[in-house]
Formats: sequence, structure tokens, C-alpha cells
Amino acid sequence: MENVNYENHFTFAGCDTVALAEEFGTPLYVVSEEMIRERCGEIRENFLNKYKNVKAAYASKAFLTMAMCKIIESEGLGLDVVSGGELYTAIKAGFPTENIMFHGNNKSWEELELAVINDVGRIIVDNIYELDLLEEITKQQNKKMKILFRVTPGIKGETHEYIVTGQKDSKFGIPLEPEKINDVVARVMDSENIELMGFHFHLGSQLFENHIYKAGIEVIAKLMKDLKEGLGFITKELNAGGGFGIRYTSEDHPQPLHYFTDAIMEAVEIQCCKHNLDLPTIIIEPGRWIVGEAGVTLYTIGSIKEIPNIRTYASIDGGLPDNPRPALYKAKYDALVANKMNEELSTTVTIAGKCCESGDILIWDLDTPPLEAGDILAVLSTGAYNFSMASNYNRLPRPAVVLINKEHPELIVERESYDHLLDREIIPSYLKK
Ligand SMILES: Cc1ncc(COP(=O)(O)O)c(C=O)c1O
Ligand SMILES: N[C@@H](CCCC[NH3+])C(=O)O
Repeated sequence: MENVNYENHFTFAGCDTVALAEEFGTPLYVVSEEMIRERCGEIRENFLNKYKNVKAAYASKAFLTMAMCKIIESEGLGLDVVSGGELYTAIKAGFPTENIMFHGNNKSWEELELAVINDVGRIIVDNIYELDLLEEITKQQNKKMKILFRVTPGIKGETHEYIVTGQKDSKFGIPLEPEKINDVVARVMDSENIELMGFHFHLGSQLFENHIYKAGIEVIAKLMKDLKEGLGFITKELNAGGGFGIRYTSEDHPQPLHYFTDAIMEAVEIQCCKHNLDLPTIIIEPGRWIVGEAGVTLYTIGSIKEIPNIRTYASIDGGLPDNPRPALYKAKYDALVANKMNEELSTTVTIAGKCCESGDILIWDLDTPPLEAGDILAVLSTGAYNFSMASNYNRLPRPAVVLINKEHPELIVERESYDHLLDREIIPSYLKK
């Protein structure tokens, strides 16, 4: 079997995961640089080099560290950030700010100011409140910023209800009611400090269907036509968001990138031809698709509780704080017992986290070899939205992150210590006695 070495250990990106667990401790996020670069290569081959006038950015909310910024920069992709913290990380990593797109539905004055001062390439303006702030900041800073408006196309993707974003009833984006959108476009056309380049929509995350992207393009093309005819506004850029789904378990049937991008490009051509519009620059911004399958998390099995005729719980040394997705979205994961790859999957266990929460179950009914304390569990496809969504609930220190490049593991985020947990705390002097 592939990914198994002579010691019958699970290997990931060419490294023995049991040895990684020993060297770096558990829980441990392990990320393969080669797998990330392969996905970036696929974006170049099937999108950037295949079509004219296209761009791609990595949605950094999926997984962001300074090392990741360096990888994305060297792959020639832009970066989508969604907060001052993500922007700051990118700036500190030296990411070229002209290739950064700044998203978010409630950007603060400080966040926008940071973006303006650092000449971020595009601000994706979500609402009128933000536009007002940006007008003031750009005037104060004497800068001209390029923006896209995020609009809500009124299309609902088929995914968990917490990660759909394109439907009418969404907190994101400017509704596509003709008067509202006309007013706001007319307003920025007159602005000295803001240049509207076009529009952005994002339909949701972990999507497997391309027809909704086509439907989104259809809606935006109609908007482009109306704005051209009504206001003489020419849309130069159209950002179709991210959302391309990946494989977590055998229930997922992900599509190759070109399944989405070819559909998007075909729809753009058809719609622009139909409405007699020039082709805008098309931008995509996948996050999960680039990094999700490039990560695994290693845990050590501790207590095992067998409830006869009901179920067996095997508890790990992490759980909800390092992976909240099962609790939040009922997300399903697959896992392997890394030190027993040659053994038959003769038993079924439920993998429980160590949090004081009954809902802290990582995987229900996983087939495994007979388990014992000390076994190493490797949970697959944890590269996206695990490290980035981790918390310190129950005061569990967050795991370290190891990046593997050419079979060489390198620590890129240290494990949190108990002292880190106390870093920001102050005991008021009157309580110190
Ligand atoms: C605006 C925007 N762009 C891109 C993404 C990336 O999504 P995904 O990781 O599903 O590709 C998201 C998250 O869903 C988003 O909100
Ligand atoms: N955090 C979500 C994805 C959100 C995407 C951002 N809009 C997940 O883990 O699936």
C-alpha cells in the first residue's frame, strides 16, 4: 500500500508520521509544501496559462502563516485576506501588497487604514458603511484605492447552511436591487479617491457543482450590461470567489479545478457576447482547495472506554479546540492509525476529543485495528480551517505546525506553552495580596 513504510507506519509527504509525532509531540498539524505547490501548479496550468486576462488569489483564511505567504508569493498567486490580522501577517511576511485583496463584511477604520497605508491592491467593499469609511481614509491619506463591490447574486450553493454566502438572505455583500446598486456605482464613479474596477461574488464553501458559478456569472453579466447602458460604467474585473470542494471522506467526490474554471470562463464568454460586453479580467480565490488535502493532524490515543453493545470511545489528546469543524458543521473526517498500517480494521470506535463537551467528537464510527493507549491517529484533510480556526478552549495550548518540504520537516509554528496562555493576563494589584 502507498504511504506505508517498512515499519508499517503511515507516511505523509515522504515522512514517517509516527516519527514526526515522537519528534514534535502531538497534537501536531503537518502540512505538505509539495502538495500545496502542486495545487498552485494546477491553477497555473489549467487557468492562469490557459486563459488570457485571469488572476488567482489564495484565500488565506483557510490556513495562514508567514511561511504560507512565502509559498503563495513564490507560486505567483495573490492573497485574499479578511481581517487586519491576516493583512498584518502578509505584510510582515513581505507579501507584495499590490497582490492582496482585502475582504470582510465589517472592516474597521483601523483595518481599512492599514490597507490604505500599505497600498493593498484591491479592497472588496462589502457595504455602504465601509464605502463611507474608505472615502474618508483615502482622502486623509491622499491615496487612490482600487476596489471591487461584493454583491449578493441571490444564488444558494449546496453545502452546510453556515458556509453558504451567495443567497439573498446573507450578511455579505450589496443586494442586487437596481436602485441600490446604481446609486452606489454612480457615487464611486464621481469619487476622486476610489476607483471601482468591478464586482465580486462568493457563493459558499466546499461546493461540488459548477452550474451555480455559471448562474452567478449570468447575474453579474446582466448587472454589467445594465450599468454600461445606464451609467456608462465599464466593468474591468469580475471575481467569482472560491469554494471548490475537496475530499474529506469517501462520501466526497471532488472535481478537478478545470471543472469549475472552464465553466466560469465559458459562462463569461457566452454572457459577455450575449450582452455585447468586453471580457473583464476574471479572478478566482480558492482557499480550501489549495491547502485542505495538504494537511493531516496527528494525535495520540489515550483512554479507551468500551460500553458493551453500545460503542467504544477512543479519546485523543486534542479535539474541538484544534478542529472545531465537526462540532460546527457536522463535518466528517477520515483517519488512520499511523503505527498499525498493516493491521486489519477489525473494530469500530468513535474518536472523542478531550474537551469538556459531549459534542467534542471528531469522528463517529471509524474502522480501526484494535486500539491501545499510545497509538498515533492521523486525521486526513485537515489543512484548511483547522489551524486557522483553532482556539484555546479548556485552556488547551494550540498545536505546533510542521511544514514538510522534500521529506524534510520544519517547524513553522511553535506549540503553545502554558505560559503563552497567560501572556496577555494582568492580575489587578488589589487582587494580588
Ligand atoms: C470572499 C471569500 N473568498 C474566498 C473564500 C474561500 O473559500 P474556500 O476556502 O471554500 O475556497 C471564502 C470563504 O468561503 C470567502 O468568503
Ligand atoms: N470555516 C468554514 C469555511 C468558511 C469559508 C469562509 N467564508 C469551514 O471550515 O468549512
